[in-house]
Amino acid sequence: MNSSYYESPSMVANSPMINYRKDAKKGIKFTFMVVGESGTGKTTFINSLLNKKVVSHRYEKNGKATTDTKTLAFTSAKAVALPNTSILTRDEFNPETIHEEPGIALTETKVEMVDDDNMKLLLNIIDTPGFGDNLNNELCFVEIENYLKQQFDLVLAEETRIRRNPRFIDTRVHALLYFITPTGHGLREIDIQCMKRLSKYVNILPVIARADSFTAKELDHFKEQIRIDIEKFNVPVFQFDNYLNEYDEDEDYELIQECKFLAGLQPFAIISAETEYEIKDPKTGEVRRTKARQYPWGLVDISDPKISDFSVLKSVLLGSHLQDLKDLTHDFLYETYRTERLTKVTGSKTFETDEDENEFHDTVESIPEHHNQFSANSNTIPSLSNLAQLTNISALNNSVNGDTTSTTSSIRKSKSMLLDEDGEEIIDTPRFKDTASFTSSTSTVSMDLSARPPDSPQSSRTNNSFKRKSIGPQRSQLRQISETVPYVIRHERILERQQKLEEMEMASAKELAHRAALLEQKAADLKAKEKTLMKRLEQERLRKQQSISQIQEDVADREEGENVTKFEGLPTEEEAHREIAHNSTLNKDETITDLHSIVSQS
Ligand SMILES: Nc1nc2c(ncn2[C@@H]2O[C@H](COP(=O)(O)OP(=O)(O)OP(=O)(O)O)[C@@H](O)[C@H]2O)c(=O)[nH]1
Repeated sequence: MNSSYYESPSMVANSPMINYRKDAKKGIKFTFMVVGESGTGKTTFINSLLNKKVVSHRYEKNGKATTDTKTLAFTSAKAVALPNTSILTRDEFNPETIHEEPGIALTETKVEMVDDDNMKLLLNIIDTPGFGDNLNNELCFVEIENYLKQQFDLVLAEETRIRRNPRFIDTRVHALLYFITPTGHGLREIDIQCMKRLSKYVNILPVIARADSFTAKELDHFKEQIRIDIEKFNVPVFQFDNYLNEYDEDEDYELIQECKFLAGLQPFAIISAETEYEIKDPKTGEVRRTKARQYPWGLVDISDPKISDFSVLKSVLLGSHLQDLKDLTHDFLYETYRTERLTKVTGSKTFETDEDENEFHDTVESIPEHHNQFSANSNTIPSLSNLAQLTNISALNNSVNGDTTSTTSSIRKSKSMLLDEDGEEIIDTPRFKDTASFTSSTSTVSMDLSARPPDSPQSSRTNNSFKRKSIGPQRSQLRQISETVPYVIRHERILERQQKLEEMEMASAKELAHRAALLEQKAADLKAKEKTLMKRLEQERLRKQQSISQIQEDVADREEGENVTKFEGLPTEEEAHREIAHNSTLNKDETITDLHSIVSQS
């Protein structure tokens, strides 16, 4: 593993790369999602990353997590959460329901971190238990995709509202860590499908989980296989070296080296652990406490850059690239989504007169070639709706007015107009000096024209030039859009939800009907069984009765027969009496003779 950039774990910990924004008073909000099959080490990674037990393992019955985890959504193939089948309740073995598919849940854990400089980082972690556990994982893709889309829709609806909600909270996901199962054989279909589908809405960072399952050579080979698959199947993962041409070779030398190093390291191969051990440095003899995995043959230090990219990933995610991930989410992924969505909502033709359209196209055609870099560089080409064109023109105006940076750089130098609960900007001011603002002009155009502070020289310049070139004729249309879009989006969402509910209802009804039919069948079977039993009992009873009467008859017959024979051999009453009388009148001589004979014999 290449460790030239991150020479030692301590260097990583104190690296200048961990560069939280000093001007964020309320703390930096950052949302990331972990997706991967069960047992790939997502929970262990989260706990290692935050240095405390924030999430319990699924196999722990009474895990002592320090933070509450909220379930945002749960869906199963049957749409009916049966006892002990749901991914959330499946902790006891139940042979009757164990064959049911577990479905997928989306859970949210909020964690607050404070760095050495007292900077607050408000992390929102979305886990996806159940991913990959179903026979048909389409359900998982749809659920995650819908969630990501919904967060974009919420922002879009908020942006396009005339009166903004000062308490609005941006819940868009800025990064998705995709945990690749350590098979050693490159990406599988589920990995490719998932990453491709979700990359439209979130920055994807592929991660090789449980990297200690490989030898160094095997790991290199696995990484190479994954890179080949990413290229071959055109999987749009986050690119660390995408903007290298924007940097000054001399001035930004370190930054360029860092980006090149990270690009070469991807996909990150991580080892995670939750237990801390004391490890002695063999060279210096210094003892330090670190998270490690204890095996019978020794300790594996997860922050050792020679064997694990854990520290690098931590530093990228919570430090050096945190703002980039946020910017890219807003400026590129969200913008693309927004353009497509608005095109769908408003239709591609909103010009009132042909003159307006001609004027508009004249302006668009004059866009210099380098301006299209945005679409050329992107994986998803933004749709050229008139609204998108309007926004592009504003960026063009910036360049016309002296800003010679390319659109990509103006994207990176963007600033959001979204406000948080306290009226603060939701998207932090980027670390670059803000000159021309692609996004702010976009926001202004598509939404609320009065939202930009009137006294800002930057905004007035953009506004004026924009007005001069294109806004004038379309002002009423834009207002119409800003009035209509939130309602259309809300309406669409209601329809979507309604459809989903109807689908669930239908599935539930089907399932219930199926169960009712089964129960009815069982009841009918039982009744039939009861009937045959009763019949058999009756027959048995009859048979018994018959045999009893037969026996009785036999007994009676026998008794009768016996009586006849008895009486035949027996003397009559008179004879009996006579015999008794005879016996009682035995002669004395007879008795003596007898006694004599006995004595003579002896
Ligand atoms: N060898 C090795 N094992 C790991 C690593 N990370 C986690 N594990 C182990 O893998 C098992 C599963 O880890 P979890 O963190 O619960 O996996 P998960 O992806 O959250 O699983 P679900 O909650 O079921 O989705 C546990 O026994 C961990 O100790 C690693 O880097 N290397």
